[in-house]
Amino acid sequence: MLALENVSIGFLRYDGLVHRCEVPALDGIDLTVDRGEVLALVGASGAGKSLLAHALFGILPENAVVRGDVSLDGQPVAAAQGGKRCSPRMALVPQSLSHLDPLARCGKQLQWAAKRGGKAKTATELVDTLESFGLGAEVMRLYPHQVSGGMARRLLLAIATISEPDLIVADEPTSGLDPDAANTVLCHLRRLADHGKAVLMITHDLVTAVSHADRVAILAGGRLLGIEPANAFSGEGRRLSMPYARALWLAMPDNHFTATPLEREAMHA
Ligand SMILES: Nc1ncnc2c1ncn2[C@@H]1O[C@H](COP(=O)(O)OP(=O)(O)OP(=O)(O)O)[C@@H](O)[C@H]1O
Repeated sequence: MLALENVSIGFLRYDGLVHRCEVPALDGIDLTVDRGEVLALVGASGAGKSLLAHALFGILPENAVVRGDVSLDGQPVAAAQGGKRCSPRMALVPQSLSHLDPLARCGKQLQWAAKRGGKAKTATELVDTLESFGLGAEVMRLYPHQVSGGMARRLLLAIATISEPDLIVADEPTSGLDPDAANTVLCHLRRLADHGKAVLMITHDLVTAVSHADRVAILAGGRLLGIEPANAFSGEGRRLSMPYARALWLAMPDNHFTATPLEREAMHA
């Protein structure tokens, strides 16, 4: 459904009074996310995960330069190529809670999101959506500053998914959630994929990625190192094709930090 071909992102910076240079941030990313799958994009902080998500929705800063092709079912994604309008077929769950409007009640923001996506909802349907993310009906009347960080994150998920988009890009969707709430959110994203949606889940947490995704794409230093099937992250990781992926897997606390020096080297390469 979603296809990225040779996508690169750089930032223009002044390196003198007049002259500007481009500082590369992401380079040559090729990626597809298919209908019915959760693709996890995993990488350390600063790897470029959010940049990629923001590029798809055309919300990078003015000084960003995006190259390459982004398409949804073969049609170019205009927002990624500098167009103004974002397709209602795709929705972003942003990492930052500041994307909520501080002056509008949570229920209003949910209602607007449904309308923007062309799916007007009744009050009961809005409440049902909140409840599917473990939020009570009372949240409808609250302002964002009156809900906890974890509740705000679930509200962002409800806002992104209420109009039933075909592609959901969820940037660190479990950040700040307790294990039960995180599991509710991840199961919800999994269910959406199982019902034919495509989900690009961005996370720095390999365990989260492995437990709910079909494939895991690994981003490091602005490059996509490769994509592994999620079920290859098991045991000693012998089915993983990339040494970096194996090292990452063996370095997980539950795997007793068993990465060998060679594998540790691969992680830092
Ligand atoms: N406006 C900007 N100008 C210049 N460089 C930027 C800008 N925004 C981001 N970057 C650089 O792009 C890189 C990737 O940032 P990004 O926010 O995508 O990381 P991330 O992988 O999402 O990290 P995290 O998990 O911490 O959110 C960072 O090294 C950052 O310095």
